[in-house]
Amino acid sequence: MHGSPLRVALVAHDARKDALIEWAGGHLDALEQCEISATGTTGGRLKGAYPKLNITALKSGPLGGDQQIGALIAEDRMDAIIFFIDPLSPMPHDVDVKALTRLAVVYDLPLAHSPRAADVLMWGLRHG
Ligand SMILES: O=C(CO)COP(=O)(O)O
Repeated sequence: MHGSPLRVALVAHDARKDALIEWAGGHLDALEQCEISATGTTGGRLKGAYPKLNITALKSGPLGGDQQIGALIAEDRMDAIIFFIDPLSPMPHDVDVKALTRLAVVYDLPLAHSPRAADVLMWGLRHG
């Protein structure tokens, strides 16, 4: 871990929000050390469940929240993305989701789309 707090984005599609809340509950020690940015509804759920986390809730994903996180990536203000996508439903804002994940790859940020991948990501961030 480097000196300043890790900047982590937490995002989940509706069908995966419960999974993200559960996952976060298993990583509170690490997440309490992070500056978290989240899309609107995801951020509201996380704040309700874990009031001690430092969460900035942006706009809801379909209303531009994914693009706001993309902008943070482009400005080198993000260290990792945990984005539990719903792989079984079409999304009206699929292009925004794609743009966000594309930028994560462009900037070579760690990106996890599922709980076990997120476990590995957090372990890697904490242990360098
Ligand atoms: O749609 C999302 C990501 O694409 C998530 O947005 P919400 O957290 O506002 O539901």
